[in-house]
Amino acid sequence: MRSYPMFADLRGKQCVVVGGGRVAERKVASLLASGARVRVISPSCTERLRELGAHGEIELTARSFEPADINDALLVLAATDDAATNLLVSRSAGPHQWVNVADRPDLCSFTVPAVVERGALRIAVGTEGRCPGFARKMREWLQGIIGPEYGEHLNFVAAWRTRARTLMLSPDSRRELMDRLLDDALLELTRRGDLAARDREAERFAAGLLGRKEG
Ligand SMILES: C[C@@]1(CC(=O)O)C2=NC(=C\c3[nH]c(c(CCC(=O)O)c3CC(=O)O)Cc3[nH]c(c(CC(=O)O)c3CCC(=O)O)/C=C3\N/C(=C\2)[C@@H](CCC(=O)O)[C@]3(C)CC(=O)O)/[C@H]1CCC(=O)O
Ligand SMILES: NC(=O)c1ccc[n+]([C@@H]2O[C@H](COP(=O)([O-])OP(=O)(O)OC[C@H]3O[C@@H](n4cnc5c(N)ncnc54)[C@H](O)[C@@H]3O)[C@@H](O)[C@H]2O)c1
Repeated sequence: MRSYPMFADLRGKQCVVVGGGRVAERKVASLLASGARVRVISPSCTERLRELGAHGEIELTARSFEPADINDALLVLAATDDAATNLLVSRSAGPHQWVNVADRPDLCSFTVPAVVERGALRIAVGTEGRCPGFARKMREWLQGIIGPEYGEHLNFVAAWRTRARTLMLSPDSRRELMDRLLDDALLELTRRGDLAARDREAERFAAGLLGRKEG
C-alpha cells in the first residue's frame, strides 16, 4: 500500500463517529473545524462531546452502534474501545464510503495525520499507520521550527500572487516575483514584524519587473 496524500473539502459532508471517548473527541474536533456535519453514536461520551451535542453542533445519539447509522455518511470513523464494534462498523460501510478504524490501520481506507496549522498553512504527517507516535514526534518537531510567521507570510505571498495576475506580468516575471517573495530575507522581515519594510521591498521589486516589461 502506498497512500495517496490529499486535502479534502468536507464542508457540509455527513460524517459519523462511532464512540465517544478521548480519541473520538479529537476526531470530532478536527471534523467540525473543517466544516463537516458530524453525528456521534455512543452510549456514553466525554463532557466536551455532551456540550457540543447540547449546543447542536453535533448530532449525538446515546446508544450502541447500528449499521443504519452510517447510511448517509461519506466518512465513517470507528473509535470505540470494543474491537468487535469497530470491526462491525468497518464491515457495515459500503464501497463508496471512506472508513477509519482507530485500532485497526489495516481496516482503514483513510488514516488521520498529525497536523501543524499556521493560518491557512497545513503540514500533515503520516506513517501509513506504522507508528502514530512517530507522526506525533514529527509534529512536535515541526511545531518548534515552523512559527506563526509562516501563516502570516503565506497571506502576504498569496495576496501578491493575486495581484501579480492583475499587473499583467509575464509568466517569467511572475515566477521571479514569487521567488523573491518566498526568499528567506522577506520571511525574516515577517518574523520580526517589520511588515512595512517587507511590503516596501515587494513593491520595489514588482515596480522593477514592470519597468523591465515596459522598457
Ligand atoms: C496522527 C494521529 C491523528 C489522530 O488520531 O487524531 C493518529 N494517532 C495519533 C496519536 C497516537 N495514537 C496512538 C498513540 C499512542 C502511542 C502509540 O501507540 O504509538 C498516539 C500518540 C499520542 O497519543 O501521543 C495509538 C494508536 N493509534 C493507532 C493505533 C492502532 C494501531 O496502531 O494498531 C494505536 C494503538 C492503540 C492501542 O493502544 O491499541 C492508529 C492510528 N492512529 C492514527 C493517527 C492513524 C495512523 C496515522 C499514521 O501513523 O499515519 C491510525 C492508523 C488510525 C487513525 O487514523 O486513527 C494522532 C497524532 C496526534 C498528534 O498530533 O499528537
Ligand atoms: N487512533 C488513535 O489515535 C488512537 C489513539 C489511542 C487509542 N486508540 C484506540 O482507539 C480506541 C478508543 O480509545 P479511547 O481512548 O477514545 O477509548 P475510551 O474508552 O475513552 O472510549 C471508548 C468509547 O467507545 C464507546 N463505545 C463502546 N462500545 C460502543 C458501541 N457498541 N457503540 C458505540 N460506542 C461504543 C464508549 O461509550 C466510549 O465512549 C481504543 O481501541 C484505543 O485502543 C486509537
